[in-house]
Amino acid sequence: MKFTDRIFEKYQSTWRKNHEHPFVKELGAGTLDSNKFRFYMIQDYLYLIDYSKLFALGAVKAPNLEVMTVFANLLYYTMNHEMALHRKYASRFGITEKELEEAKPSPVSLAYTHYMLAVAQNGSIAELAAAHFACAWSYWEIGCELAKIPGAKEHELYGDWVKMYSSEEFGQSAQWNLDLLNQLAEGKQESELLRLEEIFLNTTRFEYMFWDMAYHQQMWPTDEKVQL
Ligand SMILES: Cc1ncc(C[n+]2csc(CCO)c2C)c(N)n1
Repeated sequence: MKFTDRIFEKYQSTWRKNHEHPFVKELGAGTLDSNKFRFYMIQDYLYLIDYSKLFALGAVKAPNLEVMTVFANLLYYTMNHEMALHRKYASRFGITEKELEEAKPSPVSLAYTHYMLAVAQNGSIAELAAAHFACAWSYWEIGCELAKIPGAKEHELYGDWVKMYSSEEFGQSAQWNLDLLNQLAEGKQESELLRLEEIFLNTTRFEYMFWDMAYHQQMWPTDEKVQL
């Protein structure tokens, strides 16, 4: 059995919670409050800056030139295409690139990116691939599910998001990550597989928390509420 089949079977109910989150549902229906989306875009931009470092570490830890090239491509793609979508949305909301970069991460963003980067820094290449998998695959599945909703791809505000995450290019990179994780998990001892499972489960939980954080526009509970 492929490692990814094993984890999907075991953690299906946690996995599906992401697809069912009201942020995702309302994004697909086109009814999401634009302030929630604006908050999400800013936090996601910061998330992608740290995420790009995970790809850079992937290139450093790659076992061969082929894997190294893919991580270098993912780094390029994320910084130049995925983040370009965020910059485009930011300009629609009247936020400059400087403001975007200077925004502060929410507690959930900070916890998620720091967790992923700690795994990427301290762990093996298999652990790094496991840390990236939930992110890539859940966005691809959600993008495809939302793209099937009539009018979702044409929505004035959310259409570009749906189109990008359901695109062929995104599918290819998600598939590549799935194949890489399965390849790296092959022949590993049970204790190592359990460690990869744990990373997958934690990042899946963090994906849910990220939607939830955006839906409730949640910053530090100790601070005054500020408009991001
Ligand atoms: C919280 C959060 N989770 C996942 C993604 C999606 N994503 C981030 S990097 C990458 C790989 C290729 O660029 C993908 C699919 C996101 N944007 N924000």
